Amino acid sequence: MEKKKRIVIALGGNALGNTLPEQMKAVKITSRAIVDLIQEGCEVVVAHGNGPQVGMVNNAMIALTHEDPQQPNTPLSVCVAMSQAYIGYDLQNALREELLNRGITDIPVATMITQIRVDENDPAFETPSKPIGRFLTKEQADLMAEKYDYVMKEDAGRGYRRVVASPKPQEIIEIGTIRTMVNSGDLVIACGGGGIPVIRQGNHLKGASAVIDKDFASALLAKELDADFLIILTAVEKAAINYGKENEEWLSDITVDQAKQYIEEGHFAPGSMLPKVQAAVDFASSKPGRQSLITLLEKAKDGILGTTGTRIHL
Ligand SMILES: Nc1ncnc2c1ncn2[C@@H]1O[C@H](COP(=O)(O)OP(=O)(O)O)[C@@H](O)[C@H]1O
Ligand SMILES: NC(=O)OP(=O)(O)O
Repeated sequence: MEKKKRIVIALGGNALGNTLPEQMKAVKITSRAIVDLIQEGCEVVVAHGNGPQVGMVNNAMIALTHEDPQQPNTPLSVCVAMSQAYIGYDLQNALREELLNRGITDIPVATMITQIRVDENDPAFETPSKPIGRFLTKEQADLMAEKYDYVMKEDAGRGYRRVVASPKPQEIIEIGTIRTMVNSGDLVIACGGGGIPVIRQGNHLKGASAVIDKDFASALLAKELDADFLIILTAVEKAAINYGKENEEWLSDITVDQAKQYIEEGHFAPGSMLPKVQAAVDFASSKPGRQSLITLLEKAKDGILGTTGTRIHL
């Protein structure tokens, strides 16, 4: 029997929505796309983002502090943990239901609360760059900056968002358990929200005030699990060069070297498409045979069959 292709999927914002009801609806559509891949004979591991959700949790915790002065501030690492559990809960239930609806009864679904070690000297701590929370107008953003001392930035022409530090993921603390679960055939959701950022202090893991990029965390997870494919599912069918310009060109099949050249030429927006292409390059260049794919959530199956998406390989 042919060995199953192991795929790590990184789910973007459109796979999860921005609010509780949106998320509840979105995870149903997302689960269909994931179970399609399982029915194609793939072994799937799911990672996901948390930008809107971690912003929402953080705001809720700030409101709690205002209401009850006994409550100290909730660290951002704890907000990431809360967002992992909240998204994992919805996703694992939707996946479980979709599997059962299709008569698949032998694939248990579980979310692994995952910590990821970061380097406390990572220069990213000095320059906040990861957008979280809702999109705001310039006036709203100025107000937030003044009231909470947040760093606010314009996000790829879509409005203003708070930005926080986003160090690179160095080590997945729970990788052994994740590997055991995946190897035994479970459908695992791991490294949610890029993983809970922690700094090692001897035997102690201290939460870091940051949000790790889920595309980088997913590339690390894919390498650690010796996956065949990293699929980054987002809101566009393909990555483009000259994006949004008259001479825009959608990319279908490119080598790691071509991708690196396009990165250098500045074709991908920081904070949105750039980390995806960088993560795709990181995974595809890590071992011959490994491939990355960037495509639309709804096109995941077509992408794996080779009919759409941006495929990056050595
Ligand atoms: N060169 C590019 N090609 C395609 N999309 C791009 C490019 N540069 C920026 N983008 C934008 O990046 C978005 C995907 O990033 P983002 O919304 O942050 O992803 P997600 O939330 O799915 O992780 C696309 O929807 C598109 O608007
Ligand atoms: N943590 C993270 O990368 O989240 P988003 O994908 O929502 O930006």
